[in-house]
Amino acid sequence: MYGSLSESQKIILDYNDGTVVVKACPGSGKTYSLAARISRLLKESQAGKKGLCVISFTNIACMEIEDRLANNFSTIVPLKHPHFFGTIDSFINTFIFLPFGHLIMGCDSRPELVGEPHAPWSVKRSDWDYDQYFDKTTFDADDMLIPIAPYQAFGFRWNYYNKDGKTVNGNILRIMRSKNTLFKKGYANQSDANYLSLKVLQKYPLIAQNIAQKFSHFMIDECQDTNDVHMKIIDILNEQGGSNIMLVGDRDQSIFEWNDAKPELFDQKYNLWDKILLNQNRRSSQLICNFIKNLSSFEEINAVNEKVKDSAIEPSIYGYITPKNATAKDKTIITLEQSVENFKEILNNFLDECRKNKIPIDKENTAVLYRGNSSSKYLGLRSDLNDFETIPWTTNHHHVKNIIKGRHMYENGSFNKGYKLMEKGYFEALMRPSNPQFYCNTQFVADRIYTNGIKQHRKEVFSFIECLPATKYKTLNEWVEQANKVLREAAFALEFRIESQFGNIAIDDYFGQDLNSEKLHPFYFGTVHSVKGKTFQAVLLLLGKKAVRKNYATIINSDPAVLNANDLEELRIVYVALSRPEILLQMAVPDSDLALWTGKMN
Ligand SMILES: Nc1ncnc2c1ncn2[C@@H]1O[C@H](COP(=O)(O)OP(=O)(O)OP(=O)(O)O)[C@@H](O)[C@H]1O
Repeated sequence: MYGSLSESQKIILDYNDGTVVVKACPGSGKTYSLAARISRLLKESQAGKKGLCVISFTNIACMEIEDRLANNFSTIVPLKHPHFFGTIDSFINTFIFLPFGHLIMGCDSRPELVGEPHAPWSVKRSDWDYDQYFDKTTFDADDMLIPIAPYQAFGFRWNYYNKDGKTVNGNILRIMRSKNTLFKKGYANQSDANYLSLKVLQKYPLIAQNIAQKFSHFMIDECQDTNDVHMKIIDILNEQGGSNIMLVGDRDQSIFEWNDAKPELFDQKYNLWDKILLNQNRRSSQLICNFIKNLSSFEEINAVNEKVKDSAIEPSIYGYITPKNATAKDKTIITLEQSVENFKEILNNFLDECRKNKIPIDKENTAVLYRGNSSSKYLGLRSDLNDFETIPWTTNHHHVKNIIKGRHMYENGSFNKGYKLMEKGYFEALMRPSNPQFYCNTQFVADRIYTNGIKQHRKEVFSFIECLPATKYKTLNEWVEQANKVLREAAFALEFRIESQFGNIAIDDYFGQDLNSEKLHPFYFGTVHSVKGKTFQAVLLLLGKKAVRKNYATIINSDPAVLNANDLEELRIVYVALSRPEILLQMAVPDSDLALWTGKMN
């Protein structure tokens, strides 16, 4: 069963006890080798003894490991008690935050997770209500407040210190105060849960000892995405008895926005702990490996997949014209339509190449990837709307978002999630006129069900839901107007409000379509983040002029030492995209950047 493993992969398979870091290039079989080791340890472990703790950063990455375990190593999945298998967030929530978070937060009962991906936070009583930033901020391991949303989400410039460089800025202080008050009420967002869990382990080493002793081995995949808080939690578990820890990752693929991930933490562990290096790429041709090496920290990447390694298809970069207004100097105008038309030629050429090389144009084999929401418009989509730039949600009426989103989800098949959102929005709409502080938490709903009985409760919520107009083909403004009319007629004492100057947006556009729907494109179409860990035969990467914050030209031309963490991450995002294909790789960039990219990649 393990016969196909390479020499270095076998070292991972046979690694027994101690702390070790596996540093691996893309497609080197990190996930594959990790699955091999898990299957071996499972076979050798004795029933009723300690379990294995397997952690990754996303649900998709967990599914990848499970897939390999089941398909390549005949292991029964999902892994059950005494093992843990899941995301780092669920590990922290299960073993630390939910049972022990209250010890640090000072709340009376089990804490409640709010904000994405849990219950949406919908509190904003005025522009200067600092509670509105609860889901957009957290604390780092040194107790400094940090943003976990783009700058547009804040109604002020994020400067931690005043001009004197010593005293903390008033806005920051007020958010910290608001957060501490809300912690006392039992609320935390997921990043807060991680931070508070670190505090729990620091204050109560016995809790850490207890968790460390539950497991014989800890394995952490995608470890390049760890931030300070995660790494300190891993360190404490290690100090308190978790002595067998394997960290697996590729620092060049660290792309985890707003998680404050620091690939340097992975590097530090690589220097300190035992090391295993995987630098053979089992996915792509040698020509693709040579191309991506220009963005990697590896000195060489060797293609070893017999089927594709000698492919002669050269990776290529094409320029497309970008929209341009007339200026005094240059009267030329290029419309968005002309630009899109020009990109279409590149896309068609890419699809022709796929056909010529017998690559099926379907969701599994061919991908068109993009970075930055604005690029998606090149494929005929309007998902270039930035939630934080065009916020139609108004003070004291943030629940309207939940209600419309819930109704939209309900119509599109997500009944349970849609119901929950509308239920929450309904009670907030009902209670806030008399109690602007009100946030509908799970306790409130549970109490309501207890008092009124589930039947009466459901009847009330459904009578509200059934009144609401359908969202299809309506703009936010049209929907709100219609909803207010029917609610008035049905004698609900409710009124929805939004900022109508931003409300002329189709609801389907605002709450996203299935970008990857079969109807839209036959090939896979999505962001680079959505394909982490995946393999395709062919990839076309579409880049705009600007990465999210800075122009690519500025990033490429700057000394990495002067770039901030977010800018450095942009090049890693490009790297992740370029390392997905087996044989065909193309990039489409603005023609003004063509020379720049060609120079960088050759
Ligand atoms: N020893 C092996 N024998 C057969 N196939 C292998 C072996 N090692 C890896 N592979 C295959 O090579 C491909 C890449 O492996 P895998 O996805 O595990 O790499 P990875 O390092 O996790 O990739 P990335 O980080 O770039 O997403 C997969 O299709 C996997 O099944």
